[in-house]
Amino acid sequence: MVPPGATRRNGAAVIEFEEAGFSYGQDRILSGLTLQVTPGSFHFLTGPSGAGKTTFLKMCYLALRPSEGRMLSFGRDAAGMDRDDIARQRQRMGVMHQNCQFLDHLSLRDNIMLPLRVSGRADGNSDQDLDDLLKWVGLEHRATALPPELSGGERQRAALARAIIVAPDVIVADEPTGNLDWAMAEKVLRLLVELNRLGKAILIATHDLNLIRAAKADVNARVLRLAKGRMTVAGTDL
Ligand SMILES: Nc1ncnc2c1ncn2[C@@H]1O[C@H](COP(=O)(O)OP(=O)(O)OP(=O)(O)O)[C@@H](O)[C@H]1O
Repeated sequence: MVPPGATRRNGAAVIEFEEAGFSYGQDRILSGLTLQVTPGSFHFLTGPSGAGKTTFLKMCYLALRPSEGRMLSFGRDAAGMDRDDIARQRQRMGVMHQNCQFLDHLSLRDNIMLPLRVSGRADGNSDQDLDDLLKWVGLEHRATALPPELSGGERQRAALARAIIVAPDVIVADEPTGNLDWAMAEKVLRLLVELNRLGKAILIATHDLNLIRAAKADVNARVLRLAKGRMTVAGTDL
């Protein structure tokens, strides 16, 4: 146990929860969350609609802080962080939001580059890195397209590219294949599996049990289930 607000120096976890809970006002959504997301791990988060998956992911990427218990990000207690600390922590996280939003007046290329520019980390290699990244997600031919011109699958792959341009240690994805047909969902999953093989920790909220089954053929994924405010590890009978 680390004292409140402190840093766990030898902690290996990317994200850690200790008896954490969350309430919106009087409404307690989550409680008793204890979890370690270690480097290179692969977690799915499932559970019924309204169970608190998005709320939990928001705590993971420090958009929300626990109302009780503790959350540590790369060994640092979220409770002790100011805005600058959170911005620095976020540079180590790639986030795919449920409804990925882009700036519609900027090209796909500029949208994906934005997190690097905003964090002041764009340099002479960034254009080449972006070209490589666009190729990797299969969007090199769409680089100059505007976001409204993209298909759902293209948007999700663009969201993934934008999430990883900052070379994060962990990728947090909220329903990354939500509106995609199976072929496209599988494509996005393959990219996430590949990132995991490169050592990134992956945390995905999804309703799609087929996606979980498909991933389990390739990676040692742990499946967490949120229901009635509590988190459990799902059985193997998926
Ligand atoms: N900003 C908010 N203020 C108050 N209540 C909220 C807020 N955001 C979410 N909730 C409520 O918290 C509960 C959990 O919502 P959350 O979006 O985390 O669930 P979810 O498991 O991600 O759902 P879904 O699978 O439908 O996306 C729901 O009852 C929701 O109505």
